[in-house]
Amino acid sequence: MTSTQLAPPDAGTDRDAPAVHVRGLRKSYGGRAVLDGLDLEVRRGECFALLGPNGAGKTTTIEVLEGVRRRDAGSVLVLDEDPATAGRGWRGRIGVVSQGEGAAQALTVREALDHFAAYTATPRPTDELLAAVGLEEMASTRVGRLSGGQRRRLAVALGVQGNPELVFLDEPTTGMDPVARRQFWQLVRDLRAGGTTVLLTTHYLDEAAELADRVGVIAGGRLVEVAPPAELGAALRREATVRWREDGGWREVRTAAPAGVLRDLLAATPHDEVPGLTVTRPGLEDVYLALVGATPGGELR
Ligand SMILES: Nc1ncnc2c1ncn2[C@@H]1O[C@H](COP(=O)(O)OP(=O)(O)OP(=O)(O)O)[C@@H](O)[C@H]1O
Repeated sequence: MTSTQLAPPDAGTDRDAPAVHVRGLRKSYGGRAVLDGLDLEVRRGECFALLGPNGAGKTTTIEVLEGVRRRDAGSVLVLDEDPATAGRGWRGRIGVVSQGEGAAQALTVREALDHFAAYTATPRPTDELLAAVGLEEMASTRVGRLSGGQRRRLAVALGVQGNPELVFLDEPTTGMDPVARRQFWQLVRDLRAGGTTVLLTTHYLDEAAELADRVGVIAGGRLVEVAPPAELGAALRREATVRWREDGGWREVRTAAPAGVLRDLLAATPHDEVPGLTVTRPGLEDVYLALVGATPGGELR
């Protein structure tokens, strides 16, 4: 995939208003609340990543924002319109890459792109799209014969075909190999550099850290924290763990001031040698697990 600069999206109606504005979003399935008063704001031009465990409600949220799922309560504005009532003009301003399998299995990749271009007001040229998602060599292959990761790439190409102002990417890199993931990341960076707002869901914390300006974590039906990836869980991150061996076992101290602990430790140790000494701070994964209430072993607290 090349890092083709993508055409800037059309100017929106109000450039200062957030691209997505959600207050008090509620959604239940069969009496069970999945979204329980979710607030969310995505700024124009940013890449926002929604994180959360399986079943947290990420897809439900995205589908409500896309206007394909009804909400029970709450206010939702996407590009200044309510997706529940917005018309075709609005639909043309958003791009959707969902988790589902695409149609058009019997068409070749190029035919599929040409076919859907006919429904798009100002489609990006098919060759440009093929290059952007690294599918040039598969252009003549039938969609039904693509691998799972290649299908995801095609889905991404279709999602950005109409130069959307805002693109929704629901677990876009699931099933992609590491090379394809990195190509996809470049595509997202290009989109963002061209002014497109990106809202993506992912289970890959490295992906969120790599791409997102801000990350939001859904748990218990709400957004429990929103921050740039490096600042997520700031309070949790302040605490370091100092660990060393002593008397045949491991000792561990959690502290916001590891330098002081080290000074005391070294002062009490002959020859300045502390066996097995490490100082670690929680990474994004530790913070995420703490926020969603799970232990590193996987079980919920
Ligand atoms: N159409 C539906 N009918 C009934 N329950 C549903 C429906 N769609 C989703 N759910 C349930 O709602 C909850 C949230 O699902 P959702 O797909 O929004 O979560 P998610 O965060 O996207 O999960 P994942 O990470 O596994 O994709 C799950 O428990 C799911 O089983």
